[in-house]
Amino acid sequence: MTSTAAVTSVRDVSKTFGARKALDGVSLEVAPGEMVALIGPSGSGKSTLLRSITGLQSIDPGKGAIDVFGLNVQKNGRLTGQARDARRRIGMIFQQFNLVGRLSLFSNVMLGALGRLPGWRGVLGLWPMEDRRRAMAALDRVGVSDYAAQRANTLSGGQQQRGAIARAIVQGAQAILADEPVASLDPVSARKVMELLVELNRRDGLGVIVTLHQVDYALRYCDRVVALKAGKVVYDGPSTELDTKTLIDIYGPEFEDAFWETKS
Ligand SMILES: Nc1ncnc2c1ncn2[C@@H]1O[C@H](COP(=O)(O)OP(=O)(O)OP(=O)(O)O)[C@@H](O)[C@H]1O
Repeated sequence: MTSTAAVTSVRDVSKTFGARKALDGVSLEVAPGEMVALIGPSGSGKSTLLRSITGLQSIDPGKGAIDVFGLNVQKNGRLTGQARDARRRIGMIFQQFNLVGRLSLFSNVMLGALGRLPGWRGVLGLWPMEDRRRAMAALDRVGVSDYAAQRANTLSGGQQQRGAIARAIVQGAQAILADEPVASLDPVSARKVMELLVELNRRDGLGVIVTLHQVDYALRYCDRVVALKAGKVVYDGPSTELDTKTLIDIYGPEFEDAFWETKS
């Protein structure tokens, strides 16, 4: 069942690496069913923010806090005991797909079910029939069921990324956090991956937060855009209102370089 709590509530979060503030007082609330693009120049803190939300990295001590579906993930610079439960509800998608290369695509997708199984069953590959069916249905849905038996590292980037989305479906994720999911793909595969994320958002009601280098993709696929610059939120609003002046504020006068295909 889809949760009614916010996908994430990020409150006054900072993250410092040495002398550099990767996040500087960031606050962000994402409601269930929203599809949000996270944009900003290289080094602006997009990945750091996603990693903090998923609890892959701790935030600075202090008053900053992060909740995911009502579970407190980070508080006073520490991951809480609820971080693992929160992470189970989130499907993570990465630029480099993060599939296990020597395993078949099917086995990779089954790994999404691991959180629900006793450890030994997963280790032995004794997947329950119901989970096997779900995995095949998920592969079919993302259009790569013909490749189920093929080793992941022999598949194209687009096929691997679709497999990663199928894994999130099998996991039963209530939200997808995708970090540059199309940065390593050709435009045709990239569009297909973005369309799948939109479908999961619209049809299944999953919250989606996706970091994108391509502003045109953010405008085309996401209703809401959040822009980071030097670790601060400099725009948070409808993609339709992201005008040239704001884009110049975010990216500088070379802002058109942030468009991948054509400026729409
Ligand atoms: N583990 C780390 N150790 C030291 N510095 C880091 C670490 N992770 C990130 N940073 C720094 O924090 C800042 C923000 O990095 P981050 O990867 O979040 O940016 P980004 O917006 O995702 O960039 P890109 O679009 O290039 O992926 C950068 O200056 C980066 O060098």
